[in-house]
Amino acid sequence: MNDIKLALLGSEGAGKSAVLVRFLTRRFIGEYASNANSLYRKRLSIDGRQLNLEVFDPCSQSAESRCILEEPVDWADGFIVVYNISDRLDVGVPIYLVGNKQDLCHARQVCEEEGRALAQENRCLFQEVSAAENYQEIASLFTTLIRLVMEQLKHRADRRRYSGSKSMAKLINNVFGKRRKSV
Ligand SMILES: Nc1nc2c(ncn2[C@@H]2O[C@H](COP(=O)(O)OP(=O)(O)OP(=O)(O)O)[C@@H](O)[C@H]2O)c(=O)[nH]1
Repeated sequence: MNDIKLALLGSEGAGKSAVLVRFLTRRFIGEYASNANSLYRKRLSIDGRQLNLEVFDPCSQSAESRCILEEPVDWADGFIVVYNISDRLDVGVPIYLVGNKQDLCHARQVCEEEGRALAQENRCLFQEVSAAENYQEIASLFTTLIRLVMEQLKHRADRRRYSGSKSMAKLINNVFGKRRKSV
């Protein structure tokens, strides 16, 4: 029996649990009361092979989901990245592909162009570095990523404020009624 471990990734409310629950139960359950990370287990047979499947479903609201970057990335054999097609910012999360150990030229198996092409294909930023030998490139990649993330966070905050003020206007209209033009 093979053990297969998968992890879901994606921003808050993208529908990670909905996709997984649809797979596990064939049903769509609109709201999940869960506020913790979940590990689901299922036995299945694929291509005549019996498998023990484990799927890690992080909950964005729980503080423990922060471990997503520490544990599931090592733990999982495969990932499913879910984004919400009605949220453009969901596909704009900046990702840096970093080719490290550039100093090991004699042992190189992946050429720089290959890394760059992979990054381009997946809309990632790309940089080759040597943590052993160079500070500047690493510092500037962090700074670039942090600037992009700050821009994104600002967009999100602006959008929330805007939709918040729209709902406040709606609420005021509902309570006091729209003024009719006098005829
Ligand atoms: N219309 C529509 N709504 C969906 C779909 N999938 C999920 N939702 C809704 O999107 C919301 C978030 O879904 P979840 O599955 O809880 O999303 P999540 O990514 O697990 O959320 P977090 O755990 O908070 O990160 C819920 O209100 C779902 O009902 C879908 O395919 N279509």
